[in-house]
Amino acid sequence: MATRLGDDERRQALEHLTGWAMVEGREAIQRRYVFRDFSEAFGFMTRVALAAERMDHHPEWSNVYKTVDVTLTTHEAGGLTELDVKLAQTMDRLAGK
Ligand SMILES: C[C@H](O)[C@H](O)[C@H]1CNC2=NC(N)=NC(=O)C2=N1
Repeated sequence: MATRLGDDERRQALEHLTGWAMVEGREAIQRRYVFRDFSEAFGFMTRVALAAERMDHHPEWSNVYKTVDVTLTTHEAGGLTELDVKLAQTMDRLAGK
């Protein structure tokens, strides 16, 4: 199982993840992606779903039209781990952002 990041590791990881922020009152990170239209948003979600399944690490997310809201945390660890950082980086790459 992945181990929780320490305070310094978490701070450092966040510095490199532009667009991502800590969730209030919860050890999790969040980001909103806004695409051109629904098709772009859902295409992104489909690509992320395949990557997430390969990683065995899954986002909490919702979609309204062209907006995708994402929260990442590691449930088993009760906080943020390297897996959340990796998935965030993968999502940014797949979003082209
Ligand atoms: C059994 C399976 O490996 C676990 O339930 C995995 C699946 N995906 C997961 N995703 C996330 N975000 N956190 C987890 O702890 C987690 N655990």
